[in-house]
Amino acid sequence: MDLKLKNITHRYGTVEVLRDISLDIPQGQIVCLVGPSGCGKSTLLRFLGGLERPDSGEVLQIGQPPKDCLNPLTYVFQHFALLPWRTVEGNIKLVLEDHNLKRDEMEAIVADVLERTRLSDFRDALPKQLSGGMRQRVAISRALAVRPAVMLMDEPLSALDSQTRELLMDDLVSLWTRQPFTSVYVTHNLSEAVRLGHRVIVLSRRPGRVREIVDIDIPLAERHLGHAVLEEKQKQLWELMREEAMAADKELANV
Ligand SMILES: Nc1ncnc2c1ncn2[C@@H]1O[C@H](COP(=O)(O)OP(=O)(O)OP(=O)(O)O)[C@@H](O)[C@H]1O
Repeated sequence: MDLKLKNITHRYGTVEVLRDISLDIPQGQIVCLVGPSGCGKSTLLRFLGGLERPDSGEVLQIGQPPKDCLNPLTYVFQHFALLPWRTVEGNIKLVLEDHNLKRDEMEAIVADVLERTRLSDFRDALPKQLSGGMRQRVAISRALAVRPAVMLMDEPLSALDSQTRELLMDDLVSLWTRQPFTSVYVTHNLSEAVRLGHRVIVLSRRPGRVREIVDIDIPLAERHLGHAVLEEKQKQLWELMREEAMAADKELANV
Protein backbone atom coordinates (compact mmCIF):
# COMPACT_ATOMS: atom_id res chain seq x y z
CA MET A 1 0.00 0.00 0.00
CA ASP A 2 1.33 3.44 -0.91
CA LEU A 3 0.43 6.63 0.94
CA LYS A 4 -0.11 9.88 -0.83
CA LEU A 5 -0.48 13.37 0.63
CA LYS A 6 -2.29 15.82 -1.60
CA ASN A 7 -2.15 19.56 -0.99
CA ILE A 8 -2.20 19.41 2.81
CA THR A 9 -2.63 22.78 4.49
CA HIS A 10 -3.32 23.28 8.18
CA ARG A 11 -3.63 25.97 10.83
CA TYR A 12 -3.79 25.79 14.59
CA GLY A 13 -5.78 28.91 15.47
CA THR A 14 -4.09 31.77 13.64
CA VAL A 15 -0.82 29.87 13.14
CA GLU A 16 -0.38 28.35 9.71
CA VAL A 17 1.59 25.17 10.34
CA LEU A 18 1.66 23.38 6.98
CA ARG A 19 1.15 24.77 3.49
CA ASP A 20 0.28 22.77 0.39
CA ILE A 21 2.23 19.62 1.11
CA SER A 22 2.06 16.91 -1.56
CA LEU A 23 4.13 13.75 -1.11
CA ASP A 24 4.28 10.11 -2.17
CA ILE A 25 5.26 7.39 0.27
CA PRO A 26 5.95 4.35 -1.92
CA GLN A 27 5.55 0.84 -0.53
CA GLY A 28 8.78 -0.72 0.71
CA GLN A 29 10.64 2.53 1.18
CA ILE A 30 11.73 4.57 4.19
CA VAL A 31 10.88 8.24 3.67
CA CYS A 32 12.56 10.57 6.16
CA LEU A 33 11.08 13.95 7.08
CA VAL A 34 13.54 16.58 8.25
CA GLY A 35 13.10 20.28 8.86
CA PRO A 36 13.52 22.99 11.50
CA SER A 37 11.82 22.68 14.88
CA GLY A 38 8.13 23.46 14.75
CA CYS A 39 7.79 23.12 10.95
CA GLY A 40 5.02 20.56 11.33
CA LYS A 41 6.73 17.16 10.97
CA SER A 42 4.87 15.48 13.83
CA THR A 43 1.63 17.12 12.72
CA LEU A 44 2.09 15.60 9.28
CA LEU A 45 2.69 12.20 10.86
CA ARG A 46 -0.58 12.52 12.81
CA PHE A 47 -2.43 13.28 9.58
CA LEU A 48 -0.82 10.24 7.92
CA GLY A 49 -1.93 8.06 10.82
CA GLY A 50 -5.46 9.47 10.79
CA LEU A 51 -5.15 10.80 14.36
CA GLU A 52 -6.09 14.28 13.12
CA ARG A 53 -7.51 15.74 9.94
CA PRO A 54 -5.97 18.62 8.01
CA ASP A 55 -7.98 21.77 7.29
CA SER A 56 -7.61 21.03 3.60
CA GLY A 57 -6.03 18.42 1.38
CA GLU A 58 -6.18 14.65 1.46
CA VAL A 59 -4.31 11.64 2.80
CA LEU A 60 -4.82 8.76 0.38
CA GLN A 61 -4.11 5.07 0.89
CA ILE A 62 -3.47 3.55 -2.51
CA GLY A 63 -3.69 -0.21 -2.92
CA GLN A 64 -4.34 -2.83 -0.30
CA PRO A 65 -2.49 -3.30 2.98
CA PRO A 66 -0.67 -6.67 3.33
CA LYS A 67 -3.12 -9.61 3.34
CA ASP A 68 -2.53 -10.54 6.98
CA CYS A 69 -2.27 -6.93 8.19
CA LEU A 70 -4.01 -6.27 11.54
CA ASN A 71 -3.51 -2.53 11.58
CA PRO A 72 -2.41 -0.63 8.46
CA LEU A 73 -0.75 2.31 10.25
CA THR A 74 1.24 2.02 13.46
CA TYR A 75 3.44 4.41 15.40
CA VAL A 76 6.83 4.17 17.03
CA PHE A 77 7.52 7.09 19.36
CA GLN A 78 10.65 8.54 20.89
CA HIS A 79 9.56 7.39 24.37
CA PHE A 80 8.88 3.76 23.99
CA ALA A 81 5.40 3.73 25.57
CA LEU A 82 5.82 0.27 27.10
CA LEU A 83 3.69 -0.89 30.02
CA PRO A 84 6.18 -1.32 32.89
CA TRP A 85 4.27 -4.16 34.54
CA ARG A 86 4.15 -6.27 31.39
CA THR A 87 7.00 -8.40 30.09
CA VAL A 88 8.43 -7.97 26.60
CA GLU A 89 6.04 -10.66 25.38
CA GLY A 90 3.14 -9.05 27.24
CA ASN A 91 3.85 -5.66 25.71
CA ILE A 92 3.82 -7.15 22.22
CA LYS A 93 0.65 -9.13 22.89
CA LEU A 94 -1.05 -5.93 23.99
CA VAL A 95 -1.56 -4.88 20.37
CA LEU A 96 -2.76 -8.35 19.34
CA GLU A 97 -5.34 -8.94 22.03
CA ASP A 98 -8.31 -7.28 20.32
CA HIS A 99 -7.93 -9.12 17.04
CA ASN A 100 -9.56 -12.46 17.91
CA LEU A 101 -6.43 -14.37 17.01
CA LYS A 102 -6.13 -18.04 17.85
CA ARG A 103 -3.58 -18.75 20.56
CA ASP A 104 -1.06 -20.39 18.24
CA GLU A 105 -1.43 -17.61 15.66
CA MET A 106 -0.60 -15.07 18.36
CA GLU A 107 2.35 -17.15 19.57
CA ALA A 108 3.68 -17.40 16.01
CA ILE A 109 3.51 -13.63 15.51
CA VAL A 110 5.26 -12.94 18.83
CA ALA A 111 7.99 -15.48 18.07
CA ASP A 112 8.48 -14.00 14.59
CA VAL A 113 8.82 -10.36 15.69
CA LEU A 114 11.03 -11.27 18.66
CA GLU A 115 13.31 -13.17 16.31
CA ARG A 116 13.37 -10.34 13.78
CA THR A 117 14.35 -7.81 16.43
CA ARG A 118 16.78 -10.22 18.18
CA LEU A 119 14.79 -10.19 21.41
CA SER A 120 13.89 -13.88 21.68
CA ASP A 121 16.06 -14.35 24.77
CA PHE A 122 14.37 -11.41 26.52
CA ARG A 123 10.80 -12.53 26.10
CA ASP A 124 10.13 -12.69 29.86
CA ALA A 125 12.04 -9.54 30.83
CA LEU A 126 10.31 -6.46 32.21
CA PRO A 127 11.07 -3.08 30.57
CA LYS A 128 13.02 -1.92 33.66
CA GLN A 129 15.44 -4.82 33.13
CA LEU A 130 16.27 -3.61 29.60
CA SER A 131 18.55 -0.91 28.24
CA GLY A 132 17.05 2.06 26.34
CA GLY A 133 18.06 0.54 23.02
CA MET A 134 16.40 -2.76 23.85
CA ARG A 135 13.23 -1.02 25.00
CA GLN A 136 13.05 0.71 21.66
CA ARG A 137 13.55 -2.66 19.95
CA VAL A 138 10.54 -3.93 21.91
CA ALA A 139 8.53 -0.92 20.66
CA ILE A 140 9.60 -1.66 17.08
CA SER A 141 8.79 -5.32 17.59
CA ARG A 142 5.33 -4.38 18.85
CA ALA A 143 4.77 -2.12 15.84
CA LEU A 144 5.78 -4.93 13.48
CA ALA A 145 3.47 -7.40 15.22
CA VAL A 146 0.36 -5.93 13.61
CA ARG A 147 2.02 -6.35 10.21
CA PRO A 148 1.44 -2.74 9.30
CA ALA A 149 1.38 -1.34 5.79
CA VAL A 150 3.28 1.70 7.02
CA MET A 151 5.22 2.39 10.24
CA LEU A 152 5.07 6.01 11.34
CA MET A 153 8.22 6.70 13.34
CA ASP A 154 8.52 9.94 15.29
CA GLU A 155 12.17 10.48 16.29
CA PRO A 156 12.47 6.87 17.42
CA LEU A 157 16.18 7.08 18.27
CA SER A 158 16.49 10.55 19.68
CA ALA A 159 16.17 9.53 23.34
CA LEU A 160 19.14 7.19 22.98
CA ASP A 161 22.86 7.87 23.39
CA SER A 162 24.90 8.03 20.19
CA GLN A 163 26.39 4.53 20.41
CA THR A 164 23.02 2.92 21.02
CA ARG A 165 21.62 4.98 18.16
CA GLU A 166 24.29 3.56 15.82
CA LEU A 167 23.43 0.03 16.90
CA LEU A 168 19.70 0.61 16.43
CA MET A 169 20.33 2.05 12.95
CA ASP A 170 22.19 -1.16 12.08
CA ASP A 171 19.23 -3.12 13.48
CA LEU A 172 16.75 -1.15 11.37
CA VAL A 173 18.89 -1.68 8.26
CA SER A 174 19.09 -5.45 8.79
CA LEU A 175 15.38 -5.60 9.63
CA TRP A 176 14.55 -3.78 6.39
CA THR A 177 17.06 -5.80 4.34
CA ARG A 178 15.57 -9.08 5.49
CA GLN A 179 11.99 -7.95 4.94
CA PRO A 180 11.42 -4.48 3.51
CA PHE A 181 8.88 -2.36 5.37
CA THR A 182 7.39 1.02 4.56
CA SER A 183 8.04 3.87 6.93
CA VAL A 184 7.70 7.60 7.33
CA TYR A 185 10.52 8.51 9.67
CA VAL A 186 10.71 11.91 11.36
CA THR A 187 14.15 12.91 12.60
CA HIS A 188 16.26 15.92 13.50
CA ASN A 189 19.37 13.90 12.92
CA LEU A 190 20.71 14.20 9.37
CA SER A 191 23.12 11.28 9.67
CA GLU A 192 20.13 9.10 10.59
CA ALA A 193 18.22 10.45 7.58
CA VAL A 194 21.00 9.61 5.09
CA ARG A 195 21.63 6.22 6.67
CA LEU A 196 18.01 5.06 6.63
CA GLY A 197 16.11 7.12 4.08
CA HIS A 198 15.51 6.02 0.51
CA ARG A 199 14.15 9.52 0.17
CA VAL A 200 14.62 12.53 2.44
CA ILE A 201 12.03 15.28 2.42
CA VAL A 202 13.29 18.64 3.62
CA LEU A 203 10.53 20.86 4.98
CA SER A 204 10.90 24.61 5.20
CA ARG A 205 10.44 26.56 8.42
CA ARG A 206 6.83 27.12 9.51
CA PRO A 207 4.54 27.04 7.63
CA GLY A 208 6.16 23.79 6.53
CA ARG A 209 6.38 23.38 2.76
CA VAL A 210 8.34 20.83 0.76
CA ARG A 211 11.64 22.59 0.27
CA GLU A 212 13.52 19.75 -1.44
CA ILE A 213 13.31 16.01 -2.03
CA VAL A 214 16.64 14.20 -1.90
CA ASP A 215 16.71 10.62 -3.21
CA ILE A 216 19.46 8.31 -2.00
CA ASP A 217 20.00 5.34 -4.31
CA ILE A 218 22.63 3.48 -2.33
CA PRO A 219 21.25 0.17 -0.96
CA LEU A 220 20.68 0.42 2.81
CA ALA A 221 22.97 -2.51 3.53
CA GLU A 222 25.87 -0.72 1.80
CA ARG A 223 25.55 2.49 3.82
CA HIS A 224 28.15 2.75 6.51
CA LEU A 225 29.59 5.42 8.73
CA GLY A 226 31.90 7.68 6.72
CA HIS A 227 30.48 6.65 3.29
CA ALA A 228 31.64 9.45 0.95
CA VAL A 229 28.36 9.80 -1.00
CA LEU A 230 26.32 9.81 2.21
CA GLU A 231 28.55 12.47 3.73
CA GLU A 232 28.01 14.55 0.60
CA LYS A 233 24.22 14.09 0.87
CA GLN A 234 24.32 15.00 4.54
CA LYS A 235 26.23 18.16 3.69
CA GLN A 236 23.65 19.01 1.03
CA LEU A 237 20.84 18.52 3.57
CA TRP A 238 22.62 20.63 6.15
CA GLU A 239 23.07 23.49 3.65
CA LEU A 240 19.31 23.44 3.03
CA MET A 241 18.48 23.26 6.72
CA ARG A 242 20.95 25.99 7.58
CA GLU A 243 19.35 28.35 5.08
CA GLU A 244 15.97 27.66 6.65
CA ALA A 245 17.25 28.20 10.19
CA MET A 246 18.94 31.46 9.17
CA ALA A 247 15.81 32.68 7.42
CA ALA A 248 13.79 31.86 10.56
CA ASP A 249 16.30 33.83 12.64
CA LYS A 250 16.02 36.85 10.33
CA GLU A 251 12.24 36.68 10.56
CA LEU A 252 12.48 36.89 14.35
CA ALA A 253 14.93 39.80 14.13
CA ASN A 254 12.43 41.75 12.02
CA VAL A 255 9.49 41.31 14.42
N1 LIG B 1 -2.55 20.42 18.96
C1 LIG B 1 -1.94 21.58 18.71
N2 LIG B 1 -2.53 22.76 19.00
C2 LIG B 1 -1.94 23.94 18.73
N3 LIG B 1 -0.73 24.05 18.15
C3 LIG B 1 -0.08 22.91 17.84
C4 LIG B 1 -0.64 21.62 18.10
N4 LIG B 1 0.23 20.69 17.68
C5 LIG B 1 1.30 21.35 17.18
N5 LIG B 1 1.11 22.68 17.29
C6 LIG B 1 2.04 23.73 16.80
O1 LIG B 1 2.25 23.46 15.42
C7 LIG B 1 3.60 23.69 15.08
C8 LIG B 1 4.19 22.41 14.48
O2 LIG B 1 4.33 21.45 15.50
P1 LIG B 1 4.96 20.00 15.24
O3 LIG B 1 5.13 19.34 16.56
O4 LIG B 1 4.19 19.30 14.19
O5 LIG B 1 6.38 20.42 14.63
P2 LIG B 1 7.70 19.54 14.49
O6 LIG B 1 8.31 19.93 13.19
O7 LIG B 1 7.41 18.10 14.70
O8 LIG B 1 8.55 20.13 15.69
P3 LIG B 1 9.80 19.51 16.46
O9 LIG B 1 10.85 19.27 15.41
O10 LIG B 1 10.22 20.59 17.40
O11 LIG B 1 9.35 18.27 17.13
C9 LIG B 1 4.30 24.15 16.33
O12 LIG B 1 4.33 25.55 16.32
C10 LIG B 1 3.42 23.64 17.45
O13 LIG B 1 3.50 24.47 18.58
